[in-house]
Amino acid sequence: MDKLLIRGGKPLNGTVTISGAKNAALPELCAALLTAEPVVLDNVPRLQDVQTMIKLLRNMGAGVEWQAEGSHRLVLNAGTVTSPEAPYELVKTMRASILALGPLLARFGEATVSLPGGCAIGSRPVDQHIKGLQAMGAEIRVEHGYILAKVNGRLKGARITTDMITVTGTENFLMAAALAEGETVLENAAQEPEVTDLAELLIKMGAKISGHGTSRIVIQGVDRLHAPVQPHPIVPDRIEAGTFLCAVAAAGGDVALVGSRADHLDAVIDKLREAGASINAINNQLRITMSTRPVAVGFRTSEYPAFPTDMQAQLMAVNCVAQGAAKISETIFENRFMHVNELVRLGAHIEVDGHTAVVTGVERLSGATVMATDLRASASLVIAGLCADGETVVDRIYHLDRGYEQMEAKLRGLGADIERIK
Ligand SMILES: CC(=O)N[C@H]1[C@@H](OP(=O)(O)OP(=O)(O)OC[C@H]2O[C@@H](n3ccc(=O)[nH]c3=O)[C@H](O)[C@@H]2O)O[C@H](CO)[C@@H](O)[C@@H]1O
Ligand SMILES: C=C(OP(=O)(O)O)C(=O)O
Repeated sequence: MDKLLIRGGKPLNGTVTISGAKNAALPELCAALLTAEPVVLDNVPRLQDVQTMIKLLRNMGAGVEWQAEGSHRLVLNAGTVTSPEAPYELVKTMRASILALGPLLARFGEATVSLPGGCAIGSRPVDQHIKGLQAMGAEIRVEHGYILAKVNGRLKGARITTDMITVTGTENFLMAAALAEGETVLENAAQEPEVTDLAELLIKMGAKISGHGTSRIVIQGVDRLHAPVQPHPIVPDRIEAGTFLCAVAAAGGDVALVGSRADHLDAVIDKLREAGASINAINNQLRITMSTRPVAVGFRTSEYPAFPTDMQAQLMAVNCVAQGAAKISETIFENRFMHVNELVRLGAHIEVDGHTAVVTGVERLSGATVMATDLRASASLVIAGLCADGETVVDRIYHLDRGYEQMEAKLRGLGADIERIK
């Protein structure tokens, strides 16, 4: 099993290129299921979850090929799909497989998708996905761990108000409604940039969507969708960009992030400025300089445009080495403090009470062997390792590889002493 070995204490300097967003790539690969024409996506991040989604689509009979070795252009052909199924073996490693449900139902009238099951950050049910698709006329049973869905004829437009804001739920409804009969109105819709990027891809494929980027999205269903005329570029990964910003805030240095969208990172940038970082945005580039020890900053996770839960662990790592103490509240997932015990092993002072953690910064962390428990927890341990004394070994980095493209190579390019070991 791969591990990362980090010798901490070096500031980060230079330029890093931000990849396309994992959380936009995954629904957009599924959107290719909505047409028999070949869909071309650009800026696709080459990371493990994307490879898993490719496997899942190929398993259904779709053709999916990178344009060339090492390329970020992916060509997807769902004209050859024969089996609208997502088996447990593939779904268990990636919850986002649930995103196949909406498009399969809409185009083929049936779908069999394994229930994703629980994961380290919480139970993560999919009841809202099921309820919304039932409102569109789907008959859905859950049996033997599988969602068995079918519809007589086409899905019908509906008004869907989810109990809570759900990102992949909104994405499933968008894709299903694009090919449904009549109008669908999504109230309480997610406003995340990845949802908006998916809506933009669907519009390029002939979908009629308005209101994306707000909490009320209206979709007029069409009979068929086609390939976008030009390859669709996937929006930059705001969480990867935020992770690099936090790494610099914790370790110090001066780094330019190329291919990032400052307007998608307002809440994170505000907090890092409060912590003492200087951050400027010019065109598609963000530059961060950090020349002092950070100041501890309190924050509360919430839906976009508020502070993202997917950045909670990384900003907690910054607080671990900050001056002062700060309170962190996690409101999205019930169990997203799995990194705390590992950060404590590196010398951090953190106390957790339910959904709240209080971090009191220490001057230095001290390197140790720690274990990654989930994707962003892994990123927080890497950040902590970068500013810890001595050697830190981060074990189980398959979690990190799920969602970051070449993280250690990118950090090495900025002067970090980090290597992958077996
Ligand atoms: C692939 C992808 O895009 N993943 C992101 C997506 O996950 P994901 O789409 O799974 O997260 P949701 O927005 O659906 O979850 C929000 C909350 O609603 C609950 N819920 C959701 C659906 C449902 O049917 N029932 C239910 O109870 C969840 O357990 C959670 O507590 O949004 C999360 C919140 O920004 C991010 O952390 C993930 O990185
Ligand atoms: C929780 C995350 O992803 P997923 O929903 O794919 O598990 C994440 O990207 O931080």
